[in-house]
Amino acid sequence: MTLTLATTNPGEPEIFASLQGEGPSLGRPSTFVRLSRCNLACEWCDTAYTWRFTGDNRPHRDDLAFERRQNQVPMEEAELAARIAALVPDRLVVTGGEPLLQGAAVARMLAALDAIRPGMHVEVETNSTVAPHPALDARVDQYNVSPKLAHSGNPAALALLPERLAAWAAEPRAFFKFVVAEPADLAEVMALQETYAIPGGRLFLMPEGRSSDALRERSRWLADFCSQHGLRFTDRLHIHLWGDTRGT
Ligand SMILES: C[S@@+](CC[C@H](N)C(=O)[O-])C[C@H]1O[C@@H](n2cnc3c(N)ncnc32)[C@H](O)[C@@H]1O
Ligand SMILES: Nc1nc2[nH]cc(C(=O)O)c2c(=O)[nH]1
Ligand code: SF4
Ligand SMILES: [Mg+2]
Repeated sequence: MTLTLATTNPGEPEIFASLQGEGPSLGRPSTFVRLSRCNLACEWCDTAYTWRFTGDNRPHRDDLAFERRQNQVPMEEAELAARIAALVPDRLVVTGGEPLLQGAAVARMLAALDAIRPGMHVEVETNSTVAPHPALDARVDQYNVSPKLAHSGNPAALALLPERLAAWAAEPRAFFKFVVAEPADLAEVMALQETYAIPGGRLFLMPEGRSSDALRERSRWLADFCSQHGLRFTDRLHIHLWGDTRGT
């Protein structure tokens, strides 16, 4: 059985050791696996190459099949487990795209991983809209859940699913991580926190930005808001260190 991974370069699966750059585990050495495809389409998505397979207008190369081949790599679950086990970090971050779209296959991969390297800490980055497959849920230590506000450009009917948000709010392993671009976005976050009774200790605000300058600019007012409202702030360490680069 196979998983579909994103690519750093055509044909090269996006599996890499780095530091967790966001959220409660910021700074921890972690192995990242980036899966392909997403069910949302955020305007500012920094990994749109995982789901937007058009937009390359080079002559003779603008067909969808070509773009899919360039941007996706199938990989056997056992092979992916072996590659993760061979890297140093004892933590795994499964991301995408939307990794919960391939939940059953990720669960089988984690079972294979446990057989060769037991006890790795497993984090999943998710957009909140997909319920975790039960076999995957049984193996996950932490969910980093990033529901999408209006400024993402996704219709609320697709991005903010009440049943899912209530389930994540009740899940002690789930940390919310809202991307904020403008001060006006904060009212939306506060309304969601109140509606779903999200504990402040499990709610992070993160500036939108794909450059250090953009992050720094937004951090100035966002950090103040966090300290005034008892919410947690997270930067995007990897952007400061390596910029908006695949495989970091
Ligand atoms: C690329 S997403 C993959 C996981 C999942 N699809 C999600 O949205 O949570 C990983 C994280 O990056 C965040 N992200 C993506 N583009 C961003 C940007 N331009 N600025 C800040 N955060 C961004 C997402 O909100 C999410 O927390
Ligand atoms: N270093 C680093 N930390 C991250 N935390 C979440 C990421 C993601 O894209 O899901 C990410 C990423 O892409 N790189
Ligand atoms: S949900 Fe995540 S992967 Fe999907 S478009 Fe939004 S930020 Fe990108
Ligand atoms: Mg990222």
